[in-house]
Amino acid sequence: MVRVKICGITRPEDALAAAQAGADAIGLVFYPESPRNVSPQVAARIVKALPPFVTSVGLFVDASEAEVRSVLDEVPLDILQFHGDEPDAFCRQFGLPYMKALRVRPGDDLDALAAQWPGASGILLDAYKPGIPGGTGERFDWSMIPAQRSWTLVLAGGLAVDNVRQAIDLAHPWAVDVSGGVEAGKGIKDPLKINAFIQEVKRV
Ligand SMILES: O=C(O)c1ccccc1NCC(=O)[C@H](O)[C@H](O)COP(=O)(O)O
Repeated sequence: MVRVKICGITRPEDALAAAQAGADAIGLVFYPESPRNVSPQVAARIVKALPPFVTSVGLFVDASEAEVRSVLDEVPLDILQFHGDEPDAFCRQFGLPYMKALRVRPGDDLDALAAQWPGASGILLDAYKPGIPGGTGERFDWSMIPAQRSWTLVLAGGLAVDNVRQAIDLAHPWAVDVSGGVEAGKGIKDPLKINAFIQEVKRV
């Protein structure tokens, strides 16, 4: 069964809609330049609204150690997700599982890249767009993903109800991650789109 993470949640009601539709995880963006950025106070309210067994993931982009720790002081996150140039040693120091997001460019050797984060519990592959570290709504060339992998793939980037089945058939990820594909507007999720997306994933 392929897991689903609904990313870029900014409102408790969207987190609940994701959980009720069967999401395994939600993502909270702690990156002030993102339209989906949430304060630690809002994030804490969102996590509190979640029923049990739905994982809360915190996203950071080259935040300092102190910034990550100050979020962790307020928000009971289960997993961290790093979208910048954070090395493995930085990502591991918080005592939580982490995922490293890699933005895929033509010609990348994805096995070699993934090997640079041996402490990661998952490698999230996303599209590369200059100057935008994530949530671009764009996809990359899924045929670049190695069929045999020693790392755990979380597939992201431009996924939506009309392409997620093809993506899963091709890449066989552990999980898929979607943000823009289930939105009514930036940071505002559409419960019908969330439901349709998760139904499609679970149908595969
Ligand atoms: O969503 C953002 O604005 C964002 C900003 C900075 C780093 C990461 C960000 N989002 C990450 C995600 O939402 C997903 O992991 C992924 O990029 C998929 O997004 P989408 O292509 O919109 O489905």
